[in-house]
Amino acid sequence: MPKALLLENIHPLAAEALSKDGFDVVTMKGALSEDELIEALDGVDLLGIRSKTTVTPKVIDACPQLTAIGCFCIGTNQVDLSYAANQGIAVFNAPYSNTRSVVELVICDIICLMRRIPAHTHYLKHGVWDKSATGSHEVRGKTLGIIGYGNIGSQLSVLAEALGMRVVFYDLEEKLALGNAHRCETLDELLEQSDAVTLHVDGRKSNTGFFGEHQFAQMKQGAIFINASRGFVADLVALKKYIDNGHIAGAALDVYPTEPKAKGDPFTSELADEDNMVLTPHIGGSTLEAQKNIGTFVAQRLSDYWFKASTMLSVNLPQITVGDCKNEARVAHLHKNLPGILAQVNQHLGAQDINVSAQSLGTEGEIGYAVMDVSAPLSQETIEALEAIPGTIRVRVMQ
Ligand SMILES: NC(=O)c1ccc[n+]([C@@H]2O[C@H](COP(=O)([O-])OP(=O)(O)OC[C@H]3O[C@@H](n4cnc5c(N)ncnc54)[C@H](O)[C@@H]3O)[C@@H](O)[C@H]2O)c1
Ligand SMILES: O=C(O)CC[C@@H](O)C(=O)O
Repeated sequence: MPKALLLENIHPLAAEALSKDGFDVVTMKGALSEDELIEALDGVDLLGIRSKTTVTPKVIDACPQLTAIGCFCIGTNQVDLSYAANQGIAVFNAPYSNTRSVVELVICDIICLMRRIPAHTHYLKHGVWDKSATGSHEVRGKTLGIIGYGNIGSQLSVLAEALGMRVVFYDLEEKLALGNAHRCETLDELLEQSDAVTLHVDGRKSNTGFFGEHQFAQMKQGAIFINASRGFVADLVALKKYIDNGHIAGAALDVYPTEPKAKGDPFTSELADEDNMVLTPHIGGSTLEAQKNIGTFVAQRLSDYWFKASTMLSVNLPQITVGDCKNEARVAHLHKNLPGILAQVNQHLGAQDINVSAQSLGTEGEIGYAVMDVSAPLSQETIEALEAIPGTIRVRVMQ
């Protein structure tokens, strides 16, 4: 029986679905360290994680049986995607399932900070009644600067405009401006005019320290700052400096440079004492609706890959969408993207008088992936011959 290990309190629907598909499923509430993960992965075929578990080359090298990884979230920066692909491991995520939940949290953050709710709550809890409007604003008519206009940023754009905000955005890529949103050509152009700045870039390594001293200094006097992307993207020492000197009127953080691995683990922040500050524990995607949708979506991707070799929505392998096998067996051949490999695969099959009734090939960068339905089960000898083709990364046969 194939084994699946699900970490980080992944929604139970995922375990239920994989168990129903015939997997022996082990679940754990928290994330694991590199050594703990290596130990836990002994004999495991599928791994499910969220954002706290890091899958390094050392983990991958120690677990040759590992076939696929499901990131039950959007971000996949916690996995060495290229290394995984070159070791024959498919990685999947849920690109859309929690985006709305993040957007609603950020809308909440914007209004909270514009009305100084954290400060008022803090003072009232300590017996200070303050009805003054000082520093409090309607969001209507204010300018929201969205950095990273992807699935989350663009949805936020629509909801913010529905509240009467003016939206500007900055993205590295060409993006369709939704509604009346205006694309800024430079980040400084966005920072100079935004009353609220919100980060929704992805977790690529080059975004480490992306928003620091210069960017905070470029923000409008009295503007607010929100980061719901990845903690390592923003410099919190610089943020504290510009809150304490009055340049920034408040901030909301949902992500942090280092985060606890499990519920109840200790957490401290240099910003905890700031009065107009919203601190949330990486809950942008933590709604029952989002977690349910993620659980079923990613579990299905893992099952489809295991049983059908489908790489639909894989984040690190060429995407080949296939249905049920319509012949005796299905062969999935993952290889270096070199000329002549597919011909050699077909030659070996032909030499065994095995007919190929359907074949799909996809390539992406240095990786090639072929899926074919064949007229007879493959002998161990034939499988070994396919594995011996120079450039082969992994051969899987479903028969
Ligand atoms: N706080 C949470 O709980 C939570 C939940 C979901 C996602 N996230 C994080 O939010 C990120 C964004 O999610 P998404 O679904 O919108 O991803 P996405 O890939 O759809 O969008 C990211 C956008 O950022 C742009 N970008 C990347 N680096 C940039 C840079 N330096 N300058 C300008 N633009 C840049 C990309 O071109 C892309 O358009 C995820 O990668 C994840 O790390 C956090
Ligand atoms: O659920 C998580 O741990 C990560 C949530 C979020 O950062 C994501 O990448 O979707």
